[in-house]
Amino acid sequence: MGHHFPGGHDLFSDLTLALVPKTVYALTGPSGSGKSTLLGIMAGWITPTAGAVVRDGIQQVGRVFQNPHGTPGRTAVDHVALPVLAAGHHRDEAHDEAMRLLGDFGLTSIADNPFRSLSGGEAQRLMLARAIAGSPDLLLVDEPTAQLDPHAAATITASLGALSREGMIVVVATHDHRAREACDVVIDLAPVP
Ligand SMILES: Nc1ncnc2c1ncn2[C@@H]1O[C@H](COP(=O)(O)OP(=O)(O)OP(=O)(O)O)[C@@H](O)[C@H]1O
Repeated sequence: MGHHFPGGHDLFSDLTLALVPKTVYALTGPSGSGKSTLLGIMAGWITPTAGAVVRDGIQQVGRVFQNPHGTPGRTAVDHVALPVLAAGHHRDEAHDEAMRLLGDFGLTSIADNPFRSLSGGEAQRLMLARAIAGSPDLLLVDEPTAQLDPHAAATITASLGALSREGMIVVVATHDHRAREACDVVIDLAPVP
């Protein structure tokens, strides 16, 4: 599989990957090497210019972007409850599940606060909790530890590991060497010198 944007050079070519459940993949490479593009290809939003992607047993893809996006006036817990409601659960169940996920990410105390009042790191963790609330088979995460202090970053990395052990495929684009070391497999897009 390979990809280039119109008029651009090959971001990658002859890339062959088989992603399997219960594994956390780190996607590394310098800025501009194509990490976000490859996440987009894995999500099915970008069609590679060469080769193909075969998705086997993937019903739901979760994607967490570098910059958190939420609804300013809506509470943190509502952001996480929404995908649970959308999956057909009752309102009370959705709320309980959302509170459980917020707890996993150390966000219980800000559950009822509006999105606009959250710190960058809180908002980033909220985006992870929201993505997981949709029960994805494949979770694609862009720079999850970029805005976090070392303790919070270690918590996120451990959470991603726990999710993968439950059966999820997790792919994390990261520059953080500690996050990279905690992953099972490294996919490096750095050009060979
Ligand atoms: N839609 C697009 N059209 C044209 N070029 C694009 C498009 N999206 C990305 N690019 C270019 O493709 C290259 C790879 O971008 P990408 O965002 O995938 O890199 P990255 O490794 O994620 O970078 P960073 O670490 O800075 O986030 C860049 O040179 C970028 O400018």
